[in-house]
Order: sequence, then C-alpha cells, then structure tokens
Amino acid sequence: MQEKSSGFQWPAQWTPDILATLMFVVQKGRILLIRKKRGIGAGKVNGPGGKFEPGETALQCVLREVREELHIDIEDAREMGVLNFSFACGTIPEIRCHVFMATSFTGTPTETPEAEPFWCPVDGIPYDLMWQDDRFWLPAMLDGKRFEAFFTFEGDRMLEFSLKAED
Ligand SMILES: Nc1[nH]c(=O)nc2c1ncn2[C@H]1C[C@H](O)[C@@H](COP(=O)(O)OP(=O)(O)OP(=O)(O)O)O1
Repeated sequence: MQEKSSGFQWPAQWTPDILATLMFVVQKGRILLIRKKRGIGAGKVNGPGGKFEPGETALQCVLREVREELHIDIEDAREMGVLNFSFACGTIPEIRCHVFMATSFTGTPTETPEAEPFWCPVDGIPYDLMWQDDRFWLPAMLDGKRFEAFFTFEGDRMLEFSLKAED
C-alpha cells in the first residue's frame, strides 16, 4: 500500500451526509466521460454517477445512475475505491463516493438532461476541467490499483488530501 498526503491527518471521526457513486468505462484506450449538466459539480467533466436511493447498494446505485444519465447498461462493474469529500463551506454535504470501473456495456451513450457523454483517449484526460482531486487517484485506478482517499475542499478548491493506493 502506498500512502501520500499533504501532511493532513485522516480524520478518525467522520461520517458522510450522503453516499454516492461514480463509473468510469474504459474500452480500447478510451474512457467514457460526461459533462455534468446539473447537481453538485455542474459544468465539470466527470464520470457518470450520483447519490444512493434508500435501500440501494453501491452497485445498484451506479448501475441505475449510469442507465438514467447515459441510457446504457453496464455489464462488468467492479468497485475500485472509495473517495471521501469534506467541504469546508458547509453548503455542499459531506460525501462518500464509491468508484467503479467497467469495460463492457449495452446500448449507446446518449445525452440526457443530466449529462453529455463523450469518449476521450485515456492519455488525454482533461484534468483541468475536472474536480481537482481526480488527478490524484484516477491515474492509479486506470493502472488497476485499488484506493481510498480523503479530500477537503473549500467550494471547488481542493485544500488537503490523503491517498492510500495499492502498490
Ligand atoms: N470532489 C469530487 N470529485 C469527483 O470526482 N466527484 C465528485 C466530487 N464531489 C462530488 N462528486 C460527484 C460524486 C457523485 O457522483 C456526484 C454527486 O453529485 P450529485 O448529488 O449532484 O449527483 P446527481 O446530480 O447525480 O444527483 P442525483 O441524480 O440526485 O443522485 O458528484
């Protein structure tokens, strides 16, 4: 396990307000991303995903969110890591996000009121258009490493990070 941090102590006592998911489909050297059209992080590039509904598991949530946002059905979702986000401003809830990868799906990625999908080369991911934490963990995940991380934000500016990833 590799550990990196900004000197920040992983908080022992922290409970999220909401549970959420993200999905990254990788196929033939390309990754399926979205421009998020509404909700937390509207305007940013991210994977599809969203909040748990009552009684859902992380897997059920991510499959439903991807179906709702892009009209595709993922066939081989696997959970790769967990992201914990604490927002200093108090207007965005504390979020725990389960991150999945997949390589196979049915249907055609389709724009919806929530998301505009696009394919991007895995070596050309537009980190400047994404949440600032993504460049810390997404490359490790794309190398097949499982991870857990904690990030603090003020608005959409990242303040501190602590990342544990497989060697
Ligand atoms: N710092 C961050 N880095 C990141 O990569 N994704 C983040 C993030 N902060 C939030 N997210 C993502 C995780 C999750 O998929 C999403 C949660 O935002 P929302 O609550 O707006 O979701 P949705 O718009 O899908 O809501 P619902 O459809 O109502 O569930 O935002």
